[in-house]
Amino acid sequence: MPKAYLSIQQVDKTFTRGSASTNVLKNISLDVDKGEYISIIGHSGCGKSTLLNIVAGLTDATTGVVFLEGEVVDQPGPDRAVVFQNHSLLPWLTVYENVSLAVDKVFRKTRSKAERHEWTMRNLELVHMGHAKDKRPAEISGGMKQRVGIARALAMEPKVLLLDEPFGALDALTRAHLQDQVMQIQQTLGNTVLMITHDVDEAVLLSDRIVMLTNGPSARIGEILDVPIARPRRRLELATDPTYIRCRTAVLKFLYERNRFVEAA
Ligand SMILES: Nc1ncnc2c1ncn2[C@@H]1O[C@H](COP(=O)(O)OP(=O)(O)OP(=O)(O)O)[C@@H](O)[C@H]1O
Repeated sequence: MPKAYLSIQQVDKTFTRGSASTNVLKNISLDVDKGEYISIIGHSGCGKSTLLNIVAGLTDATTGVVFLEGEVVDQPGPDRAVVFQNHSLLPWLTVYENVSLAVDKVFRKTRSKAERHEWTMRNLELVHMGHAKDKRPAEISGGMKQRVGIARALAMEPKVLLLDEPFGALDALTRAHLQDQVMQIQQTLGNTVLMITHDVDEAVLLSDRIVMLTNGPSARIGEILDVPIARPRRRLELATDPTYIRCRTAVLKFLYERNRFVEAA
């Protein structure tokens, strides 16, 4: 029985199509504590989403196993909520309904209708979207859609929040604003988070540890960097913080010196 809250153990993933097979992930092992914020960074195509999907139970590992609180992960479940880069809201439902659908699914048997309503609203308020509850996804901005996606994920009270480049499609200001919100929420609720990002500053700002993947094929964990910066973190103060600068430089060196991106021919 693994001691860690989330334990990824010797995961390999090979995709096979016809007679061709590609080994994407090689011997990935990672233990995550409850309440930890982990970022996974690596060049495009190295296998970050594949790893997240294995933890989500959306993709099977070829070998190896993932445990969450001692239970083997072998299918998707509400204990692992995923937020994707491209807002995956249902366009025909309102903002409220997009969240309440998930709340009803998870809590129908354990909470009354009034409690579920209150919980849906509480999570919308958490991301400052209560005012837009009756709007449909087409009527709100990209940043607002991401906030609803995050509210929906949080409302399921997952054991682990899986974020696949959640801010990737947003402009820089919206992105900064949403990063601050997620940081604040995570500090209040103590969520365990696994987040994929391409953004070095985002990884350092948000994470307790940064997991750096080597280039594929057969990507492995090249390095794990601790980010020993006290919370709450304020982005303006961090710009001149020596620990922040050291961490940022370490990730940049990994990505641009030791594991340069080579475009496949
Ligand atoms: N279902 C699949 N079938 C076959 N190959 C796949 C499948 N899913 C992913 N791959 C391949 O696995 C490799 C890793 O893909 P993945 O999406 O995990 O990378 P990534 O690091 O998340 O990329 P990006 O940063 O560009 O989103 C790629 O070469 C991709 O083509």
